[in-house]
Amino acid sequence: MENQFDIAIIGAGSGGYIAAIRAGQLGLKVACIEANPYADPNGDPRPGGTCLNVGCIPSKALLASSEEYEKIVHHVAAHGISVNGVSMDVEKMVERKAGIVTKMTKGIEFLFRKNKVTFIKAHARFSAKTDAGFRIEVRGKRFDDVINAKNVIIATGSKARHLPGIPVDNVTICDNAGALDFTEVPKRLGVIGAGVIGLELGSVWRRLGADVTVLEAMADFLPGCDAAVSKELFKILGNQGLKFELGAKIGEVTTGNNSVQVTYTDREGQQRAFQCDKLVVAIGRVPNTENLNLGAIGLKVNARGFIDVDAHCKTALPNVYAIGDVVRGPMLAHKAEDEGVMVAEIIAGQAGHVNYGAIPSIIYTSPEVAWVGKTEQELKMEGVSYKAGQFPFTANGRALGNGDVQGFVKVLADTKTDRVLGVHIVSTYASEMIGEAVMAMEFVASSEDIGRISHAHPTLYEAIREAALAVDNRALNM
Ligand SMILES: NC(=O)c1ccc[n+]([C@@H]2O[C@H](COP(=O)([O-])OP(=O)(O)OC[C@H]3O[C@@H](n4cnc5c(N)ncnc54)[C@H](O)[C@@H]3O)[C@@H](O)[C@H]2O)c1
Repeated sequence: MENQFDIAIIGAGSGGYIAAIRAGQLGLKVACIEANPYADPNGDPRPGGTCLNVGCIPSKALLASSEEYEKIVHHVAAHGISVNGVSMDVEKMVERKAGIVTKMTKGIEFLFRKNKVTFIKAHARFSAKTDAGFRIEVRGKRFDDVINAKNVIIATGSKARHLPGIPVDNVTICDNAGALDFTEVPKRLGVIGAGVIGLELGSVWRRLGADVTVLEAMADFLPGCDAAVSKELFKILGNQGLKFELGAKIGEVTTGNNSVQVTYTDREGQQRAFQCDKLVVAIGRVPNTENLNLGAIGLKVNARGFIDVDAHCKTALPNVYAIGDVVRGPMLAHKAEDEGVMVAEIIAGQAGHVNYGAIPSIIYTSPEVAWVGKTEQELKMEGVSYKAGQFPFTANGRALGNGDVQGFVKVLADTKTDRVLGVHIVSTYASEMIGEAVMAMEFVASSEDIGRISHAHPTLYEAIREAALAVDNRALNM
């Protein structure tokens, strides 16, 4: 194997594989090394990281299937359609999801070949810093070698955080990986953590008929979201049948007879217990920075296990970069991708850049929640003077036609300059609509700019314009 590279990228997840492709496009000689435990049928590591293998893509496949099912069972009757004998084949649904994952991971290998990226399916470990760069051992089923690189990008991602004393077997007690592979709908599903994963996976299995209880340590629901959004989503998910215990302190978790018993102290200090057939633990993620032998090149991790970097993902060591879930900022695939492109361009001598103030966030519940920029709470805390405009989908013709008027759009703009500071959407298609708001923020738009842009009619995204107009109390359809 060729073993002299301009860049060695450790990790072929969202950050690493995109960095590899961009660096390949820029004519650099790139090795991308991946030791993913989610192997292909030959037992070889697959590219794509958490997002493609056990995260964004498979969970969205299941969300889509469960949404189709729920529509047929609960919503098409309102359109005059009657359907009898609806049933759900969970194994087929999971098989479909697996097919999508395989297709996409194969697609990355094709893109690697197209961009002349050397893909090394092995575990990477630093062995030394040399005058010419870095020496890295790559060991796997088909590789036992040492490569040299002038630059390194650490893109090793994160893994699910588990609770001490609660062993995850991914059969009865699961993290994000096991919860995507149930072979039947659990009657009673317990979820620890009302964060993004807990709500998305809880929603999938609730729609298919599971009785879902979510235990959350914090007293507030989704405290990082704009308060109006958290309040609205809490109400909607509750009406859908998800049960929440906020402020719960988890006690003992015991398994037996294909069920799990969870004891906890509720927010009033009362001891409580409940039984479920499966338990999903979704309490956040920790960076994968162990087993890299970072000491061999003199790189340290911080107290929380993350690698400290500057705004351009440069570590304390020259020519060593870190991107994605191993560094500060939200653990989001698109943030990792943007950082991958930035770093590849910087190494190629260009001016790579990420605008951290305009990274969208999405929760794929039904309806979805999407936002970009600041929340009202943040603006208040920062002492920024702002105006807010809000528009409900009950007043949007397309939403009425769709028979789905849940949610609203809220635009926050600076009182003096009218610059858009944040946009928050609760709607079935919020994930797609947020693109307009990200574009507006990236180009430093004012709420008046959005109000003056022609918006096709009838569309859901007209609600963004109406909310922007509402900033100055001049929404047209309200
Ligand atoms: N749609 C998306 O963009 C998407 C989807 C899935 C995951 N992710 C990312 O993956 C990461 C992990 O997701 P997640 O849902 O595991 O984390 P999260 O940080 O979104 O939520 C974890 C939740 O668990 C709670 N919690 C922590 N310890 C607890 C305990 N002992 N008992 C009860 N509750 C406890 C926290 O208060 C929090 O509400 C996040 O950073 C998320 O952004 C993103």
